[in-house]
Amino acid sequence: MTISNLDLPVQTLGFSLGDAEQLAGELALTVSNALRSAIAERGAATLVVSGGRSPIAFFERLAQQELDWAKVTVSLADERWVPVSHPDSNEGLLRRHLLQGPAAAARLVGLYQSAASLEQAAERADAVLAELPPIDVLVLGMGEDGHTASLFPDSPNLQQALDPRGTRRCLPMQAPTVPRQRLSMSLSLLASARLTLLALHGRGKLATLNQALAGEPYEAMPIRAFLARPLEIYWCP
Ligand SMILES: O=C(O)[C@H](O)[C@@H](O)[C@H](O)[C@H](O)COP(=O)(O)O
Repeated sequence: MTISNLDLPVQTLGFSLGDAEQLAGELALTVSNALRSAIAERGAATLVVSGGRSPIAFFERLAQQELDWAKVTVSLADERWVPVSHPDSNEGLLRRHLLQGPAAAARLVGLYQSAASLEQAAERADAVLAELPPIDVLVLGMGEDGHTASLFPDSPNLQQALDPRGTRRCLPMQAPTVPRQRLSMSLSLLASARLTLLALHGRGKLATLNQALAGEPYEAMPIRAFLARPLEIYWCP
């Protein structure tokens, strides 16, 4: 069950799953259990997820879980600065694959804002996120360059976004691939989550994780900022 050949920090749990279907199922169970506990303890739950290509199966499995979805708020760790109707929109992905059936009763707090510039959109998203309730569960992904959310190595604003005491909730970021213009939650907001899970598919990402564990500067591989905190990693080949 544990990920072999990886020297994980003590505060990190690593689970190795057989394939993408199993990973999606396990992740959906862990997330729904945590949301259910939050609802039982505090009357409501907040989930923040990542976009990209790999979370589709997880979203679909999570949508099938028995939950009081009307008490769940869902938001995004990051967004591509494209309208929600664009095929690259993370909010569009969420709407198509998670907020379906009973899960459509969840409240969605999206990051996309139409504005004159990316900077202005990020300021507007920052104001919207001021109303986001405390995050119960955060699900991150990671790119093979060590980015997570849209915290990309070499992006302008990265240092500000990685400041653990920073007060900005959302910042404009630049990705090396299209769509380049991104909005990302900052480390200070993401790291406030009660439970953080990292979902990784493929041997390439395991190699990236190893490299991240072996080095220091957060700016070179922003995922490192999360490896230094309590984290559960779900991996499949
Ligand atoms: O909008 C995005 O692209 C994401 O939120 C991003 O941070 C993603 O999690 C990683 O790039 C991994 O993406 P995959 O899981 O699709 O490889």
